[in-house]
Amino acid sequence: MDYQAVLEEVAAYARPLVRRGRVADYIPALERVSADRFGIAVADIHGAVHGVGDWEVPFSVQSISKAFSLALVMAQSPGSQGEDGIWKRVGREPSGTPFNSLVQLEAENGIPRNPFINAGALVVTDRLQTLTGDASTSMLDFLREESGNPDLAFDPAVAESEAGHGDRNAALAHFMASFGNLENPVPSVIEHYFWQCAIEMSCRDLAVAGGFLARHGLRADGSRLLEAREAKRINAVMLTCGTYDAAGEFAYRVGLPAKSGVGGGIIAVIPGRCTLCVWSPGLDARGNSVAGAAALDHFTTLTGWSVF
Ligand SMILES: NC(=O)CC[C@H](N)C(=O)O
Repeated sequence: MDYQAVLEEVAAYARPLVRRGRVADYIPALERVSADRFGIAVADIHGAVHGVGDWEVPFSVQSISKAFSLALVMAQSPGSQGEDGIWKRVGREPSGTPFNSLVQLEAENGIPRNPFINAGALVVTDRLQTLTGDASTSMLDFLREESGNPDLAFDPAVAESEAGHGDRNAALAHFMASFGNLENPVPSVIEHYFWQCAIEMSCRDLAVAGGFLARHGLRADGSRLLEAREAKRINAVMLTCGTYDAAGEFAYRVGLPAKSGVGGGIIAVIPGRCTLCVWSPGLDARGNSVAGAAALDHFTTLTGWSVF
């Protein structure tokens, strides 16, 4: 496979769509990013990386961090008991509602539908906080190691901007706490959640760091992070829930496990082969990158490499 040639063709297809979406503005610091950006990278399971466009430009990972926090919690809770532990507190069904919706939580007794909507990620972050004592720094350390980029960092301006406009996430966290579904104080859970979302990474960094999902749980150094069945399960939840209330449409178009973020990034996994990351900040109404989704759609069409 000539990855470089495929990526060039994908970029030529998707680039005209960059201005179709809207850059997220509900977190003011995200609005400063130019809508014209487009990058895509692919990292194969042996560590070779290819990219085109703005693939080495760092951006705010936002909800892509939710895939990594789930992986870290599962890695630190080995065996079925550990899995049962987190899965007692968060479901694994698509929500069919926006990523920051409150409506299901009351009817479902403070148990979020899945780990990839904000409520679910707050529960996972709470668990990671208990397990590690520092949910945001432990994630940053892990991402530095897996990406091989020791310079990865938080963007404090984004974290502060989120905290300053974080009433919705605070409401979700307080509501779940009222059902006894948080172990740590709400202010600490939401703070660590905001800092996780405010990590800056490039398409290259994210494609490489997400390699363990394509390697059935093996880390970049060959050691085991997750059992193969745990990696399978994270990929399955990414497929059904990773792009929020557009997950059905995304599976229909792209046919890959994926996790998006409102910074405009999307990671996608082809198990046994490679991990992709695409970035373009213009979002559709559901919070997914317009050009990014089109690029992944075209990639699987050109290569025939979907999971279906
Ligand atoms: N979908 C997203 O990327 C949302 C993440 C964002 N930090 C929020 O909490 O709203």
